[in-house]
Amino acid sequence: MKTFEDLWRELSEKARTRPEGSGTVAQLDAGVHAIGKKLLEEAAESWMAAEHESDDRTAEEISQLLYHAQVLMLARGLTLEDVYRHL
Ligand SMILES: N=c1c2ncn([C@@H]3O[C@H](COP(=O)(O)OP(=O)(O)OP(=O)(O)O)[C@@H](O)[C@H]3O)c2ncn1[C@@H]1O[C@H](COP(=O)(O)O)[C@@H](O)[C@H]1O
Repeated sequence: MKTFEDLWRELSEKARTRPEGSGTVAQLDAGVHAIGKKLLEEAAESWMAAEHESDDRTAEEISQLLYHAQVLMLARGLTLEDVYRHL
């Protein structure tokens, strides 16, 4: 099973190597404003799923929220340590 740190390593590598067809690369190219909108969308979908849908659907939406949070971190050049320092 993929962890938060596994995903981070994968996305960091995608950002570095920019493989053809990567949605992450496309998001990074779209910029912070577009990524922020996706993050908000996934936050809203997580909230709605938690109110009205199953545990599994809620977990799925939260996984997408975590993904977009990582893309935003990459877009700003932040590291996991930069964020973990505030936990
Ligand atoms: N975990 C994710 C992940 N979670 C969410 N998303 C993106 O977030 C979107 C959320 O989808 P929604 O359900 O909201 O559907 P949608 O609004 O119709 O999606 P879009 O039209 O906006 O694409 C998905 O379409 C993906 O683009 C993800 N994209 C990629 N990953 C993982 O990231 C890694 C790298 O992916 P690539 O860069 O695409 O190779 C792989 O391991 C992927 O599994």
